[in-house]
Amino acid sequence: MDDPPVVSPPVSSLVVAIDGPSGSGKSSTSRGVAGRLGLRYLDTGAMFRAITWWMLAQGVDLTDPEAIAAHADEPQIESGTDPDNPTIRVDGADVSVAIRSDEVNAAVSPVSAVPRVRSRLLELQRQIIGAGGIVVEGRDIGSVVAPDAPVKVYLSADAQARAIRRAAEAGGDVAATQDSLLARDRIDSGRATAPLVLAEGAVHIDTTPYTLDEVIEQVVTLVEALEAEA
Ligand SMILES: Nc1ncnc2c1ncn2[C@@H]1O[C@H](COP(=O)(O)OP(=O)(O)O)[C@@H](O)[C@H]1O
Ligand SMILES: Nc1ccn([C@H]2C[C@H](O)[C@@H](COP(=O)(O)OP(=O)(O)O)O2)c(=O)n1
Repeated sequence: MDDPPVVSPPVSSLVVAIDGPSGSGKSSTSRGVAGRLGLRYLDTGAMFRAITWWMLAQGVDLTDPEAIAAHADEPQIESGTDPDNPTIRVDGADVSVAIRSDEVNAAVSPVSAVPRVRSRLLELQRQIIGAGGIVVEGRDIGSVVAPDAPVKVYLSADAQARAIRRAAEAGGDVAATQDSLLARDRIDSGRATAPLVLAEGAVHIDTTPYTLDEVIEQVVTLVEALEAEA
């Protein structure tokens, strides 16, 4: 008798796009949603931080967009997509701690505004997204990277709440943290290429009054509603 055909479990092609400003809860919500739904997870902010870290280490003049563009293709950037253990490597080195420094915080938005940096990382991001099965977070996921994503979420929170969350996580003064994230917000929302916007079709969740678990639940409910429709 012939062996029964091997049936592979269905691989979800779902893409969940999560955008929002710094400290709105993108990373923690995205990891939680990916874990609950068995999806992969991509932190695109970590990719921009990684390229910025490399440019700082190489002594590239970050006041000169042409110098940034000229070096944008050089570092090799690898993102691990396990939501329980997301990783980020530059030229083989683990930079997951180094990319969260004050120096990178201060330099990442100007570097991210350079179109050549964005087009380089866009290509990598689309390769990783591939056939889907992933929660992707950043600033331009629903608008540029994955505009056809069936679930798009825009997270926000009051600036003070965001600063309190960030200072509690990383240590440091709440007022200085708020100044730093508002400075980044201005550049990320004001740049010409792929600014942070509420993407067409995105559901806006103001996370200020909700716990992290409540926000994860709201996003999982959106995904389940979509699957029930299908
Ligand atoms: N809804 C929430 N309520 C309270 N704290 C939250 C909430 N969402 C996230 N946090 C916490 O706020 C901090 C910043 O969240 P994070 O997910 O890193 O934001 P982002 O990726 O948007 O910068 C983390 O310490 C996280 O645990
Ligand atoms: N898709 C993305 C993701 C991040 N960026 C840029 C702009 C952000 O200020 C930096 C860092 O992003 P990251 O998500 O790590 O920032 P936070 O953790 O929210 O503070 O990268 C971007 O331009 N486009």
